[in-house]
Amino acid sequence: IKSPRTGANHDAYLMKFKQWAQTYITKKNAYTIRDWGSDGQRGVFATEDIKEGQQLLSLNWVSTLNLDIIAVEQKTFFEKMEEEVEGGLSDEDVLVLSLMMYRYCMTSDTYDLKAWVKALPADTSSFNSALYFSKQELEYLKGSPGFVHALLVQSEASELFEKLENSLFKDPYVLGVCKEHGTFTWEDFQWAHSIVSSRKIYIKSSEEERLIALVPPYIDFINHNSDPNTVIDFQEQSGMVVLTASKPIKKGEQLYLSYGTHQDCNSDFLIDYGFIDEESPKNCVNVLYEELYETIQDSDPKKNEKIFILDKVFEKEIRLKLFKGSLTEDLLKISKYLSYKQESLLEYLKGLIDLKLNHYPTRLQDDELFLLSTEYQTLSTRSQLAFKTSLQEKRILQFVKDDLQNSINDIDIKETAQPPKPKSTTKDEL
Ligand SMILES: C[S@@+](CC[C@H](N)C(=O)[O-])C[C@H]1O[C@@H](n2cnc3c(N)ncnc32)[C@H](O)[C@@H]1O
Repeated sequence: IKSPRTGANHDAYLMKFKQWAQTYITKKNAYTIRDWGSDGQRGVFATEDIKEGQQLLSLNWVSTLNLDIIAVEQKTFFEKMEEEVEGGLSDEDVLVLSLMMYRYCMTSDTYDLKAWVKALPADTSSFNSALYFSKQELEYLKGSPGFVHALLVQSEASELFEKLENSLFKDPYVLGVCKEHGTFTWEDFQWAHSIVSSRKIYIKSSEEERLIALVPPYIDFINHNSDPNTVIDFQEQSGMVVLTASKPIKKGEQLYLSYGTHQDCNSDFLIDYGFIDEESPKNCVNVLYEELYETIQDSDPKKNEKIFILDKVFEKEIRLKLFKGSLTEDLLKISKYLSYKQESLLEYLKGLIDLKLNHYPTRLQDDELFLLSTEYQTLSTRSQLAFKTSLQEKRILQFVKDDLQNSINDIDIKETAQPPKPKSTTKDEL
């Protein structure tokens, strides 16, 4: 693959990168990076039988893209980032900016990460994460909680870019280091943002309470499967990010990791990674704070208490989730409170599902037909992904709604089937 900007031969760099990565591979040649599917995607495949529990790759902390290594290798830039950006930058933002620096400005191949950076996908035409969605493509996500999420990611990114365009990117130090490349463009930023968003992992360190974001070279070429055959572990004492086979893997089979956290539904996958996992049994629909807030009536005497409870719940849970056939315990608990003294819990939840279904501009039945139409086939990949995400959410919501209706009917039948209470007879009747 030739880079359109530099004309660099990525395959040559990939070879170099593999040689470098080999020094960290415990069992040599157990796997390799190969093309996977269309769109220039690649994946990691076993080149021999791998045993369960076999350690596959052990990356030293300093060989991953993380804030510590940036603070050392890009010392001045790191300090400038801290100084010049008002309100500070998130870990992910620092990774994005430093990746731009590695790719466009630090031309020397002596940096460990350079071979990896040059092996990264450069053709952005197949990138489908949030920043690559046009307004028109996002229309197909309307009504989904993912729509709000995507808009938020887009507006935060463009705000940050504008801020940097007038500060950090104009800094004489940065202009000096990036002399050959020139000023950073939105396209440069978009690329780095998408790479970090789709290849980052989080690790827990006992020293810091929060999760730490990093991108682990080589491991970031492993694709996602909800039933993975490898796991990543951070061994804090030795500072190693270790990849281990969690199942036996046969020669020729692909290595898989499970991306994301338990918080992720397909709409989150789409926004961060640019794909959806249609096969996952864990597919879900996010329930947002605003949606639950909407169910609290102004006239409700318990309004303030309910809002207080909502605030408390959403302090620790970014979102609640609905799965096909199962209502999460958290949602049940909070729904029980929100339905308090108004109506039954089941009716409340059915109302909530209806509310969510009504957020979408089109109905499920029409979508099922559209999916089979030739018009659907003419849509861009991103529009199709957005459409499928919404459709899948509607299917889950309809399933849960039918389930709730059945439970409501069951209760009604039981109640009507109960023997009539013995009437107390009055003296007069006697
Ligand atoms: C960490 S990278 C994996 C390596 C990537 N395939 C490559 O060629 O560089 C994550 C990206 O791979 C793709 N990907 C990973 N798992 C996928 C899956 N199960 N289905 C579709 N695309 C997937 C998505 O484009 C995602 O943004």
